[in-house]
This record gives sequence, structure tokens and C-alpha cells, in this order.
Amino acid sequence: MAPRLSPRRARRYLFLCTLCLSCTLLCYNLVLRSHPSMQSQSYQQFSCPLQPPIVGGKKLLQKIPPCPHSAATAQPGSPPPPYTTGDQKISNQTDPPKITGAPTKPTEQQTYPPANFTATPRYGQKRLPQAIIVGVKKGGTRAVLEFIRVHPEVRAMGTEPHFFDRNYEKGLDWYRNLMPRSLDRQITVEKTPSYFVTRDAPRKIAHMSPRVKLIVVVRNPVTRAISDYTQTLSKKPDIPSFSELAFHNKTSGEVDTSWNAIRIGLYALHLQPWLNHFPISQMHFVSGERLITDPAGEMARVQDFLGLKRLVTDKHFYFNKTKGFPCLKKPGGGGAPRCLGKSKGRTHVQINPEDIEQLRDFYRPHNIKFYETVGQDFHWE
Ligand SMILES: Nc1ncnc2c1ncn2[C@@H]1O[C@H](COP(=O)(O)OS(=O)(=O)O)[C@@H](OP(=O)(O)O)[C@H]1O
Repeated sequence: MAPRLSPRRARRYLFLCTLCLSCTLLCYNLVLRSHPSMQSQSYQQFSCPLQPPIVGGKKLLQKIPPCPHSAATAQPGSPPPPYTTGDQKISNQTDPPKITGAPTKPTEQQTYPPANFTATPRYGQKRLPQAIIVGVKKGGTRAVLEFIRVHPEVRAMGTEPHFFDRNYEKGLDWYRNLMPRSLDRQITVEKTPSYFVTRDAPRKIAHMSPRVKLIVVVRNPVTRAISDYTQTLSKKPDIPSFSELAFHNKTSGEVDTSWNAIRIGLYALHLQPWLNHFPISQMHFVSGERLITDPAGEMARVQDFLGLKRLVTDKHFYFNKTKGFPCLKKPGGGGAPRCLGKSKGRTHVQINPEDIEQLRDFYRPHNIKFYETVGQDFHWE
């Protein structure tokens, strides 16, 4: 017959058993979490532990799906809402306010996650970018970034870090730390369109890495100026008319080149400082117009320039009639396709045709100089 336990001893055994069980569970959990095979996206969907990195006290909403969605509904590789789906209504989010000292445009990132979307992976290293989309504002830079990051060998920062124009004093470690992790064979890319018109940016970028590849998305400077103005007007409805801002004197047709919307379009002028630091072969110019009419063709050239296999092809795009722009198909054919957010492809404000004609005349010699410098005719007539 087994000896009977006193109640005190029984309680002690019970306590020891509970303690052992808890330790086992704790160890099991620790081992599972640290094992690489358990850090896949599907695991993260259930744990959802990742917080956006903190930069300058501001949270970067970068590649982090909202937890409830990812846990409940996300398929591996599928992006989180809200963002445009097919011919449905385009996201009605507005541009977020610009925050000086911190990377901008988190809303874009929320509304347009990349096709190779994963919650920030824990593998690989953070590296300084090997390619930068340096301009131009309203040229189509977001489209190029979102299209190129579909490529499995590209890792892109979704927000604009503004390192070489606003945050340089924060240092290269700060900048590197903003980048997504990448494997050795992958290319890290960021885009900040204001670099192209920042005088000191070429020198600073060359100092970081003289071999970095530079992408400039250019668009007819007249359309670009109207796009820029339309964006400003959407935020500040009380600004003067386009015509008042664009011309010193309407009758003489003297263009006001001190207005940024006009000045940014003087591409030949802004290009010069870049050529003091980089050979033209290290710069690639994307046509903002062809990016809309033939995104696959334009992206083929971008992939060639970056030394990547042409994996982003016409199979990835379809023309969304509601948006009036090419959008990305969902990889594999299933699920929702993805268009850029509503701040991309706005209906432009109506501009007097005479003003447009005057601006065309104004830009013509500058455009010709630009075509000659880059050895490419963009046909902005
Ligand atoms: N596929 C696709 N979908 C939507 N929009 C597209 C696309 N491809 C190019 N574009 C053009 O991109 C213009 C915005 O340019 P950026 O992304 O460089 O703007 S920004 O400087 O980052 O604000 C934007 O300018 P607007 O049309 O004036 O809004 C678009 O014309």
C-alpha cells in the first residue's frame, strides 16, 4: 500500500509540479520565438508584436499591418487595409502633414503597401541605400518606388527619410537605421524627391557612397508645376491663383522662377551639381509620361539600370479605368489589385490655355538643354 501524504506535503508537491510546468512552458516559448523558422510572416501574423521604429520621437508607420487585420484576415503576402482595391473607390485619406525632422508620408505607405510586403523581417542587415530615387517632386516617384519594390531583390523604405536635405546632422547611423533589413544580394532603395533640387545633396550623397545609383523621374515641367500647385491648393485653398504665382507680369509673360513650382521644372539647372559628383551613367532618367502609358517598359529599363533581372513585367500591371492609371495586380492573380493612394492622380485645376502656352515657351530651351545633357528626348511639347 502506498504511504499516505500529509496535506502539507501534498501542497508542496503540487507547488513544485506547477513551478516545473511553468518553467518548461517559458523555455519552450523562448526557443520557438528565437528560431528563424518561427519568424516567418505567418508566425508574425499571430504574434503581431512589432512596433514601427521610433524616429525623432515620431512613429514611422512602416510596413506594419494593423494587428486585428493581420491576425484575422491577412493571407501571406497580402497587404493590410485600407488601400485601393481594383475599381473600388480610391482611398479617401488625405496627405498627412509634413513633419520636419522625421520621415514623411506615412499615409502613402499605409495605403500602398508593396507586393513583397512583409511585416519588418528580422533577417538580414540594415544597409545604406545602394539606389536612391532623388526626384523630381510630382514626377511619379511613388509609382517607381512601389513598382520596383515588387522585385524580390529590392528592399525599399516606404516613407521619405529626407536625410540629405533635412536630417543630415542626425548622421549616417540614424539614416541606416531607418532602412529595412536586406539580404546580401538585395538592393536597398529609398526615395526623397526634394534631393534633386537640394544644392548640397549631390555632394553629401557622393560622400556617403560614390557608387550609389541615382534615379530621377522627370515629367513635363508644365504639367509637373500644375500638379504641384493642385497639391498645395488641396491643403491651402486660400492661396493665389496659379497665374498670379507663375508670372511676375502677366502681360509681358515674365515667368516667376522664384516660385518653387516653376523652379523645380528647370531640370537642366538642377542637374549640374549632380554631374560634378556623379558620371551621367550612374543616373537613370525615368519618363513620368511613359511610366503611365507603359509602366512595364519603363520598369524594364529601371531594372536593367539597377542590374536586376527583369522580373517586374507587364504581368504585374493592369490599367484601372476608375483611377485612370496603371495599378499593380495581386501576385498570383487572386485577391485585390493595388493602386496608388488618392494623393496620386488628382484631377488638376483648370489653367488658362494661354498661361500653359507661355510656360511651354518658357521651358522649351531648358528642356532642350536637359535632353542634350542626358542624351534622351522626352518630347514635352
Ligand atoms: N500608376 C500611377 N498611379 C498614380 N499616379 C501615378 C502613377 N504613375 C505615375 N503617377 C503620377 O505620379 C504623380 C505623383 O508623383 P510623385 O509620386 O513623385 O509625387 S510626390 O512628389 O511624391 O508627392 C501623380 O501626379 P498627379 O497626377 O498630378 O497627381 C501621377 O500623375
